[in-house]
Amino acid sequence: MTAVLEIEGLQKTYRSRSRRRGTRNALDGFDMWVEAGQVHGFLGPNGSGKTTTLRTLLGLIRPDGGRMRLLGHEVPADLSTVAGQVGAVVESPQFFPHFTARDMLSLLATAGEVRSHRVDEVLELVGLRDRSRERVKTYSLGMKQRLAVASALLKEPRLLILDEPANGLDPGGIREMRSLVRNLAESGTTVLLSSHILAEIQLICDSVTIISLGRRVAFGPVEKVLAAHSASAVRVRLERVADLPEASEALTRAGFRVTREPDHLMLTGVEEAAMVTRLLAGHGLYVSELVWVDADLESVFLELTATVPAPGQSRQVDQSVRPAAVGPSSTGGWGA
Ligand SMILES: Nc1ncnc2c1ncn2[C@@H]1O[C@H](COP(=O)(O)OP(=O)(O)OP(=O)(O)O)[C@@H](O)[C@H]1O
Repeated sequence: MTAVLEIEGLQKTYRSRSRRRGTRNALDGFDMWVEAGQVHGFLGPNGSGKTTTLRTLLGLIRPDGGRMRLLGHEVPADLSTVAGQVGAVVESPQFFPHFTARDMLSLLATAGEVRSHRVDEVLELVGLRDRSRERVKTYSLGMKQRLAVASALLKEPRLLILDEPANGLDPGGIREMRSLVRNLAESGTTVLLSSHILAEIQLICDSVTIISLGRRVAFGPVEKVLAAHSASAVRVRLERVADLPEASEALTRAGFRVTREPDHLMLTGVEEAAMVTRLLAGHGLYVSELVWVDADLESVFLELTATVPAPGQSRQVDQSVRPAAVGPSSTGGWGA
């Protein structure tokens, strides 16, 4: 197994100029390992450190500690050696608004010593061929996003880093982005994808890293991460939908983690179904259906990062989980 990206113990602390706001540990010993040829999902709640990690990798900000390697080279020290083999779309890229997409890409191709023919290839790949002679300022959000991906593909990178690539894309565009990413992976490009659309990540990624408050909380092949955390998800329906709030309270008090949906409850932390039926019957609440369900990536994510919405509460941005440490659940690690 060859690692395309290796991060160990990455630290980044932002220091505010205002003394009152002090410092913020954005990355607190973060580890990551991405295997060659994979589509790897990078997931975490808002403010958990994803963009900080990507910006640090690309040499846009300096880390305070830890070790990073891209395509086998230490970064930031050797970044200039590998920069030509890494394409990235991180945050909203800026384009000259009065340029057409074709002119913009031609300019970038000339600057990057890329053959001019490649401009047509990438325009075709991202679906902008027929609109390429229009000015960028007339483009929709999704069209700008496609243009950004086209510019990252110009150099035929070995590693493509995409921060929220589905941002602004319509459903058809999301599907096209999915097949573009899969095709790239099949032709040998490794893709690192950060996204909040977890169903999408589950569909296209081979492996994932989940970050919470600057530390890794899970990593490995998608099916292993799901299997490791899916044992105890239970869907419960009651005879009377109106009883759901009371049932939710009783189960929460008994220590279950409960998510209230309009017509059922989802529970985790259940060892035996009888624990639930007995408890609810004790409150005069009768179960009409109890089903063990395979957790999807979204429910695993919500549980691992402790960001399940609680009824009546507004969760604050930094209210998520900071783990002590995570043992290797599958593949990965330095020298693995
Ligand atoms: N320039 C900065 N100065 C101070 N704090 C910062 C700065 N940039 C990021 N942070 C803080 O670092 C933490 C991590 O932010 P980061 O942008 O890496 O999160 P993220 O996982 O990319 O979030 P999102 O999903 O919302 O894009 C947050 O608490 C954020 O407020």
